[in-house]
Amino acid sequence: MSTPSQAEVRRSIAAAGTIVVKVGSSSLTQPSGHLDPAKLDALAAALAQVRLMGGRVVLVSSGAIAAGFGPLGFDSRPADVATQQATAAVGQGLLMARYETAFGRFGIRVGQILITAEDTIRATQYRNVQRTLDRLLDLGVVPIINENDSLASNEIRFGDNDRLSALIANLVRAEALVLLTDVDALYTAPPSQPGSHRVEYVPNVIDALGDITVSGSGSKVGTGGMVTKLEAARVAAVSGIPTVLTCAANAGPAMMGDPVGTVFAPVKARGSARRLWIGFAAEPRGSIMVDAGAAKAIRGGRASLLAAGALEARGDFSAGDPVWIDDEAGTHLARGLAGFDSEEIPQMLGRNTAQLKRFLGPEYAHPLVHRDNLVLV
Ligand SMILES: Nc1ncnc2c1ncn2[C@@H]1O[C@H](COP(=O)(O)OP(=O)(O)O)[C@@H](O)[C@H]1O
Ligand SMILES: N[C@@H](CCC(=O)OP(=O)(O)O)C(=O)O
Repeated sequence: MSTPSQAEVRRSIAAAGTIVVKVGSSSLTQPSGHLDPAKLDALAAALAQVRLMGGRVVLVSSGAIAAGFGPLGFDSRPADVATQQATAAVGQGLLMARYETAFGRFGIRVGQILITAEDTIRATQYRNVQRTLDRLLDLGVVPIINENDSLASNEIRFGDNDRLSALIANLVRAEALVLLTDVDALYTAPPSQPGSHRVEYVPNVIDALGDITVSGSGSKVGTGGMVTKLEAARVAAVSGIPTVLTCAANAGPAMMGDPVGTVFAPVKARGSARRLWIGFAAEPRGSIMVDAGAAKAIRGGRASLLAAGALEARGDFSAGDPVWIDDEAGTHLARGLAGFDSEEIPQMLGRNTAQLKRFLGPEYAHPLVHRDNLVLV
């Protein structure tokens, strides 16, 4: 795929039929950290424009914790996970009520979807999310997605919504991803640093970012900062989706292809959405170390990991959990979904399929990680 020009990428964003827009907490809040209804109304008005012109719009919105801490009597965003989860439970309802009113002014319905990383890497859950989103879009609804903060387990939550939005863009086969934050663009260094300047165009987000310094959130309410936004742009790019990153006030111009913010070109044709989830959605729970022969087969692509080539399972995981597949030196070769619980694997190591069947039973005569559930890293 040849690298498109900046103008071409911006034109493709303007022409997108399905668009995923992610807005961060920092763009929906006042300096105190509390939700700012005027900012939320302005965003809804910009998205309504696109929707009313026939665009299919998915909004990934943070802000549940920001909306909840004021009403609960806290001065600032709570720091501990349990209070954050409780605050999100209060704030999510308030946030949706605001969105319902804001979009209602344009006669547009919204629908809430709360997602945990854990349930979306499972094939059935993943398909359910996809089917529901497709149907909502067919019905002309603007789905509003957030991480299910109140239920997400600490070890495997996204925390920020940047990466989640890129995965959703892939899931709904979006033609553009718009990341709205509290800075107008990606800068060569955190914007507070003297001398940093705006990056207009990133033709290849995978290898062209060596000279850019990014840091975490600069606000009281945001979480991931530029690090997770670049990761989101990378996930979108390898899914064949262009990204524009800018401030919420620029939402309208960004979606119309105007030269605002930073635009990232897609770097690959669209890949399988589910494999992308396996690759990016969740932190692996453990690892399976493989011998040189298995490492070679896996590196070659399209091979399942068989017990015969596995040397050791590390960590505590269940069948269906994401795991690393490592070579003997500990280098990560791939990510995959384990076919067995970690405690079942030791008795299977080094055994071929016939031995597994004879000694352990037919239910063990299967790959440790099936190739459909495996993504090279
Ligand atoms: N190179 C960079 N260019 C632009 N912003 C950066 C850079 N590095 C770090 N940042 C910080 O990232 C912040 C946006 O991330 P964050 O606060 O998590 O926002 P959000 O709530 O929208 O996710 C900016 O306010 C800025 O301080
Ligand atoms: N799901 C959380 C998002 C946390 C957060 O701050 O995310 P972001 O602003 O996207 O970095 C919420 O709704 O509060």
